Amino acid sequence: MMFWSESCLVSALLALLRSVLPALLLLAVSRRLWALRWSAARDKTCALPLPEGSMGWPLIGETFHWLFQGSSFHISRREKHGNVFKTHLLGKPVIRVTGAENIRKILLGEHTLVSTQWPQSTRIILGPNTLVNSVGELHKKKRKILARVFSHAALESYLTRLQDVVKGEISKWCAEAGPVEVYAAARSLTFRIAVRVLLGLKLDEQRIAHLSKTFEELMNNLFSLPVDAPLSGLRKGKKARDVLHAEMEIIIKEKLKKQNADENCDAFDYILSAAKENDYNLTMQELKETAVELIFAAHSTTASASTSLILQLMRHSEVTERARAELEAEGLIMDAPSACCSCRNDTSNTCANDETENSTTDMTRPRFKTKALLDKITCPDKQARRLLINVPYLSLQKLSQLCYLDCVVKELLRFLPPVSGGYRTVLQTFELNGYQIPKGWSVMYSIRDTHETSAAYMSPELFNPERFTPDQDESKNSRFSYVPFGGGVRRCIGRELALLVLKTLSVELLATAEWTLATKTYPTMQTVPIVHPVNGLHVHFNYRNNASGRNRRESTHI
Ligand code: HEM
Repeated sequence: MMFWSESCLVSALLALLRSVLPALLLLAVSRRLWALRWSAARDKTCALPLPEGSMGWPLIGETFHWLFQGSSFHISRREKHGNVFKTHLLGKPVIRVTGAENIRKILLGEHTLVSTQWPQSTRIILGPNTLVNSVGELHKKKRKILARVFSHAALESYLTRLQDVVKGEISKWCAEAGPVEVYAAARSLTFRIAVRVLLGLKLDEQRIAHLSKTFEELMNNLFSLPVDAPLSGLRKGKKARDVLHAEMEIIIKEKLKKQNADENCDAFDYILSAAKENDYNLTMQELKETAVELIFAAHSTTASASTSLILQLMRHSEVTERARAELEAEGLIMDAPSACCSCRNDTSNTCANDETENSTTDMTRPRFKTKALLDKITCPDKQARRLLINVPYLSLQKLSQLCYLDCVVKELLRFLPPVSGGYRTVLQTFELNGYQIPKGWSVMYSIRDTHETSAAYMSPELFNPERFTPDQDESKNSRFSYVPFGGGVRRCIGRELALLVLKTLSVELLATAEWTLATKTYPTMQTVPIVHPVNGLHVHFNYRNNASGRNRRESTHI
């Protein structure tokens, strides 16, 4: 009986092997043929070999490994094959490049060796008139016009509005009874900044919510299969884009009617006046596409960095304390009596949505518009009440004096760069690190890996703002070892605005708020499509109580 069942098992296994073996053999042969197909695709006019690496499985390449392994996909391959390796992702042969010297050649080779390459769905949804989709002379011209939006004068003119939006959002976080999901809150903050500061719009909550939802729909479908069918990602993205364009058209028409040559208040004003000066006739389509492009480029990147900022400040209390000490030394933290702690948390009394009309750089101006509003505060100590709400307004000059904060923000963008790299198409075969990079292939330059592996940094795995102090700036001798904003002619045009947002948020948070992690452990970080904590990061915020050193949550527990 036993013998019979054993022989049954063996024959069943043999039968299984007989049926599976041909399939396995076929897979192995097809994988080998696929590898040979790509070896044969090398540029025969160049004697150099292709980089090391695997092209994965026929058609799908290593796409699934890449999607499921996240950042460890690149790390494991880099460790195995070196700083320049080949792979096959999303239907295209790709060469991934790490290291300051290697990425330098790519970033400086724009328009000659390589050309920027966004996925087809992104190009279709954003439109042909955007900066990211333009090349050569047109790109140069458009950059010149858009640069005006981020000039020193423009940034100075945005600062008061920007600070008001930041204050308003922080007061909502502090008023929240439970924990705040920081990544979602940061996305809301940066969307409001884009609408209020870049587009100059003062919208009611309902309209902001509608626009923000439509915009999220566009973002969610920006990287989808290029199939324009009902219910497809591309179709949904295009629909959201059309709704946003219709809204923008109304706003732009209003602006064009009112435009006063001497008055620049928002990005539209700066674009229109720069275009006029450069004899560039901007069409309505170009203006609409540019407005959506700016929100797209600013929104997720800055939200990612803002979330990482809160995470790092929370993890490194010594950095928080040092940054606070600098704010105190610069007169940006005003000590407030503890008696006012409760009324600070009462958002009905704060000007959470106070959109200051008469922009002013008066550093001592109270936070409330009118005396009537001020009188509504329930705090019995009128003098203390005035001190509490008297948070100073910032200026670019004041911010430039905050040297330690500058190091914190720089290190933040080195340690957790929001964008992990950029894609290019190779225009002509060139040499890199002893390998050929063949014409027609894609190249991805890596920001995160370059920061993590650069010899320029001592212990790059540590978060250490001091590595950027002016006398020991570790990146100063190796320009391309610090590239959170890319480099060359495609370098981030909104860099200065992004830094301004991060510094304003830092000052407001450090001066007015305290925070505690609402979960037992810190979340891990996800890198695709942009760096963010997997659970969004749950945090309790409270207003700071400078005099007693205790926050409201602690005092209510006593
Ligand atoms: C922390 C925030 C930000 C980060 C980390 C960031 C990062 C980057 C990077 C790495 C690139 C180059 C991509 C490539 O090489 O393909 C880029 C390009 C760009 N960024 Fe940013 N960015 C940020 C904020 C902003 C803001 C606030 C704006 C505008 C309001 C903006 C507008 C743009 C535009 C328009 C481009 C395309 C430039 C071109 O093609 O010439 N970015 N950004």
